[in-house]
Amino acid sequence: MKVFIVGTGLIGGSFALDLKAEVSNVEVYGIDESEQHLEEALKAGLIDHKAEFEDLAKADLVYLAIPVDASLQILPKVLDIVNDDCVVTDAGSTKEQLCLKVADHPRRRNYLAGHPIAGTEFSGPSAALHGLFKYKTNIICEIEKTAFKLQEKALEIFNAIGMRIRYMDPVSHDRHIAYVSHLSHISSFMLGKTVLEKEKNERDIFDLAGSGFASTVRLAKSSPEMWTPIFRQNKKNVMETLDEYISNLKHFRQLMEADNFEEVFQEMEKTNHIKDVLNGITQNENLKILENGK
Ligand SMILES: NC(=O)c1ccc[n+]([C@@H]2O[C@H](COP(=O)([O-])OP(=O)(O)OC[C@H]3O[C@@H](n4cnc5c(N)ncnc54)[C@H](O)[C@@H]3O)[C@@H](O)[C@H]2O)c1
Ligand SMILES: O=C(O)C(=O)C[C@]1(C(=O)O)C=C[C@@H](O)C=C1
Repeated sequence: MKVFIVGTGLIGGSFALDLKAEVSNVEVYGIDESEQHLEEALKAGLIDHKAEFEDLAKADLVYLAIPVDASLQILPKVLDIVNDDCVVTDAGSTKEQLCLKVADHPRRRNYLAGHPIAGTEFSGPSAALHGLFKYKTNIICEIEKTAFKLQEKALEIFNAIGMRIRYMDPVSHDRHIAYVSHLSHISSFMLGKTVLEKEKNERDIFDLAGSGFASTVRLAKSSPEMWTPIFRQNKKNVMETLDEYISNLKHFRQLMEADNFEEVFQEMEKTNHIKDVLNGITQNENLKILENGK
């Protein structure tokens, strides 16, 4: 099977690594606008060959892992060029605009909209990780719009690399993801900014900050090239989540100003419920491991 990875960074590179480990007879081709990334990906063994856009005509599967604004431009052109038996899927963090963009494309049935809920704050081929997708959710949108045999082909691959599948419509996807992913990145970026603006002496941050600070600003290391187009595409939902978050921050401040520490306590105690929710996720993962007998 000839798999073409368009965008050989963290996500494309990790997908390539897992494919090579878990699927037999796979040949991985890489396409990237950065010659340096392609070279790195080749050297690191993420891809077997460098390729050009025109070579997509011989692909059996195409994985688009480029920033979401670039996907809007490139997906219709990829669909124009691939053969009838090729499935084109993607990793983009937003789904509504991309699904709309190709809604009337004559090759719409070759596309399967995806979003793996797996990643890190790092980017580029050097950030690729083997096993990144294991037991992680891949959100699939509008599966009914993909040709049945191509759904089967893609799902078989996702299954082979250990992904769990969740189906969702693109509008709900973007609304939910604004809460559980996009807002946490803005919160982390702005927490980092607040501290950097005040603590001018970097040595102080280094000496005084503990793992609490490090874990809450981890996402502030993420790539602006990836995140700016995500915020642009999901602006409406992200603005709503920001309004709610800002209102919660203001409320917390008002409680403190009024010396109402009983309610401050209650606010935190209520939010401790997040432990049960996240424990549920861990239990699900453990269950999955048991089910798979691993
Ligand atoms: N980073 C994460 O945690 C994460 C998780 C899930 C989904 N995603 C999504 O996956 C996609 C890729 O993210 P990533 O973290 O791998 O980014 P990355 O920066 O690590 O890799 C992107 C690669 O695409 C290349 N590229 C950019 N524009 C291009 C174009 N027009 N044509 C060809 N190549 C191009 C870059 O040179 C780079 O090698 C994004 O759509 C992102 O929203 C990211
Ligand atoms: O764990 C991280 O570092 C991530 O940022 C991964 C993360 C997220 O959970 O928000 C980031 C963007 C994606 O679209 C999906 C996953």
